Amino acid sequence: MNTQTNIYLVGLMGAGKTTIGRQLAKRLERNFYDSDHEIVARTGVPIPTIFEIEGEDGFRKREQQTIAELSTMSNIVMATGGGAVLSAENRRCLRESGWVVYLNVPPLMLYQRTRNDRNRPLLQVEDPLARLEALHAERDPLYRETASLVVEGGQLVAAGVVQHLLREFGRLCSKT
Ligand SMILES: Nc1ncnc2c1ncn2[C@@H]1O[C@H](COP(=O)(O)OP(=O)(O)O)[C@@H](O)[C@H]1O
Ligand SMILES: O=C(O)C1=C[C@@H](OP(=O)(O)O)[C@@H](O)[C@H](O)C1
Ligand SMILES: [Mg+2]
Repeated sequence: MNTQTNIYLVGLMGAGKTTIGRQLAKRLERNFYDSDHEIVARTGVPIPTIFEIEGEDGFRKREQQTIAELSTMSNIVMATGGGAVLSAENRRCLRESGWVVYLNVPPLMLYQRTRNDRNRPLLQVEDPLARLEALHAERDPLYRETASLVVEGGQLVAAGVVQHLLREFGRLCSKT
């Protein structure tokens, strides 16, 4: 592992990928990217609008294109969207071009963090907690398959997770 290796964050909606990724990039003095923010910047419309007009499939195509492009850079921190790992191509791309961290947070906590947010179309359902539980069951194996490190992120404040990641990354870089 070299000190320029990209760092990618994966995990469900509300796991803290965007929050922690931004803080981690700042501490490492790296550029921060969020695949969702990039898609919004490129299309000029919010994510729920992309889902309305193009459906989830349309969004996934844009997500794959964006992740493929961003991953060609080096020395970046990137927060992915929670569904990025659904694509085998994304899983391969992330694994092969960087250090992938899975932030694993229990569905109940994800629900508490996201319940007032209208910007996640997949959670605009009658029972968002049940949806998060189903998504966790479906995606947890994919996150684990993709990641080199799993962080149980439920108990720690964001700054605590950042500290942990800085230590782990430093340890890996000093090994090689
Ligand atoms: N470790 C944490 N502890 C408590 N709240 C957090 C933590 N990480 C993120 N949050 C909060 O949870 C919400 C969702 O975080 P966000 O970074 O947008 O998640 P993601 O990008 O994984 O969907 C935000 O309100 C954020 O402040
Ligand atoms: O889990 C998902 O399928 C999604 C997660 C969202 O990103 P966050 O994980 O940052 O909320 C965003 O990409 C989109 O709403 C779909
Ligand atoms: Mg996010």
